[in-house]
Amino acid sequence: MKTTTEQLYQLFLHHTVISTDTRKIAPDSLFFALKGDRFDANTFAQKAVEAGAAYAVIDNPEYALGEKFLLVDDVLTALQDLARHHRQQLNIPVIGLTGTNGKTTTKELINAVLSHRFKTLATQGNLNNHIGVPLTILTIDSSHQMAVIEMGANHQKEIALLCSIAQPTHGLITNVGKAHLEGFGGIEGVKKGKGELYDYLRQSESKVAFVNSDDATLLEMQKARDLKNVVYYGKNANPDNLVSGRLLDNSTFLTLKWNDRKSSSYNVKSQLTGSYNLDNILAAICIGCFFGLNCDEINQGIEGYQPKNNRSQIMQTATNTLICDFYNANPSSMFVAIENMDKVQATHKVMILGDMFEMGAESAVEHTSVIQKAMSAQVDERIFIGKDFSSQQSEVQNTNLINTTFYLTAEDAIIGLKTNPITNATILIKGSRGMALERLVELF
Ligand SMILES: CC(=O)N[C@H]1[C@@H](OP(=O)(O)OP(=O)(O)OC[C@H]2O[C@@H](n3ccc(=O)[nH]c3=O)[C@H](O)[C@@H]2O)O[C@H](CO)[C@@H](O)[C@@H]1O[C@H](C)C(=O)N[C@@H](C)C(=O)N[C@H](CCC(=O)N[C@@H](CCC[C@@H](N)C(=O)O)C(=O)O)C(=O)O
Ligand SMILES: Nc1ncnc2c1ncn2[C@@H]1O[C@H](COP(=O)(O)OP(=O)(O)OP(=O)(O)O)[C@@H](O)[C@H]1O
Ligand SMILES: C[C@@H](N)C(=O)N[C@H](C)C(=O)O
Repeated sequence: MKTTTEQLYQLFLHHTVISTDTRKIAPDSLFFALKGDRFDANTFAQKAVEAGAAYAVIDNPEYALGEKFLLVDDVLTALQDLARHHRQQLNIPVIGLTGTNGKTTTKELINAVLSHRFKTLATQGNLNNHIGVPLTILTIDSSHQMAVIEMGANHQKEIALLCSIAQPTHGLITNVGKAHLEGFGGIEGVKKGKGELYDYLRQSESKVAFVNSDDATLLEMQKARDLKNVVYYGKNANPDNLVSGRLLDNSTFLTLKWNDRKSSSYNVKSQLTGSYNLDNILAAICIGCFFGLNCDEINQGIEGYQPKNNRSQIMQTATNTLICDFYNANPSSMFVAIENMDKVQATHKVMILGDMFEMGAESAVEHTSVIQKAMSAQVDERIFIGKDFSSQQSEVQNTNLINTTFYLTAEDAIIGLKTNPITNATILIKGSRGMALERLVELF
């Protein structure tokens, strides 16, 4: 007999921790036997129970060895259904956010702000997909007053699925840009895919969308769906904005001035670098204001947040200042990172850019345009790493390639940089995760 979602839920109420890995079994947890690239965790179900799991949820009857083994049609779907059911029992605001760039940073900032007033639950790291979102939802308990859920996608219909699980009452798309073009099928595909959050919010007039009023694409997407309940924020002085703000200083860390509708204005110094982070900060301030936090609570939230995991992190070495931005890369985030370097005040500026992954048919043209953008920036030296950048070198032959080096691989770059070390410089290092440019850090 198959176990239903309601039956699973009754067990979940007594065994509220979910495990998915026998190497890290939480005592008395529910083990979900997921399938990965290497293993089918049905084969670990018995081990999970032996290691202390209360029950193992499986979808292969061969491994049902007694009452502690709960058979379902599909373990992943059962996990998602359980999370959806749990969410339905919760009567708290759930802020769902997606977007091409800045989801994790914005989520962390929103959480840093809201947690000054409320007991919040926020996505850990970027556990933002079809497995991560259900696992996150299942960690919400009756003590939580609010949840901030990050939703990621690399193809259509993913955000719709994640919305059906997280059921956000409030939503935010950080921006729509060129990333995961292969899976989304180009920029129009990204717009459609991210727009699934607005599609979800428009189903009820009580659901609220937070929209950046400087972003023409988001405004167009919101208007096309005739969203009724919209709260704006932005860098312009738009009277519709709940919160407006502007940069005061971008030398190393961002300092900004923001104001609410009462026109009171406040200065706040963040621990973030890169002018593009202003949008992320304003989104968090707007959400803080919307939920009634005062300026001290909001500013303390912003000031206290330190970026992690090589997302625009500053590192001071003995001889250089590094902007470690090698968590990921795509044309949109490369462009704003280059624009930021262009404006940074430093005596010797170097950009080290690695290949951008998942670009599909647009890879060549996008790598070329990043090279061109980098060539036009006011920097002293440019280093491109990877086969995609290197293969476009001939496309930019007519450009003055002075102080510019192309390396086919990171290993080649390491050899080159050991031979010609960089000192007394401000160095941006950015590339896709697969390029693992953290390998370069020890050279500086
Ligand atoms: C199923 C699973 O947990 N996978 C993880 C696993 O991957 P792998 O394929 O190697 O699985 P295995 O075959 O090794 O194992 C299968 C299961 O068996 C368990 N098991 C294994 C051995 C054993 O001795 N005992 C066991 O019980 C095992 O635990 C498995 O359950 O390992 C990888 C390395 O650690 C993990 O990365 C992998 O996790 C998958 C990818 C996952 O989805 N994890 C979620 C919790 C999550 O949210 N991860 C995020 C990644 C988010 C992300 O990249 N988002 C994208 C957008 C979304 C794209 C979406 N379409 C997608 O494909 O994800 C973005 O751009 O933001 C994270 O880890 O940060
Ligand atoms: N508002 C923004 N506009 C453009 N680029 C941004 C913005 N915010 C962050 N970035 C860039 O994106 C990188 C990753 O930031 P973050 O992890 O917050 O994004 P993400 O959308 O969560 O990424 P992922 O989907 O891979 O988890 C940063 O290091 C920075 O280079
Ligand atoms: C790391 C993953 N979330 C991501 O952003 N991938 C792209 C392709 C990257 O690594 O740049």
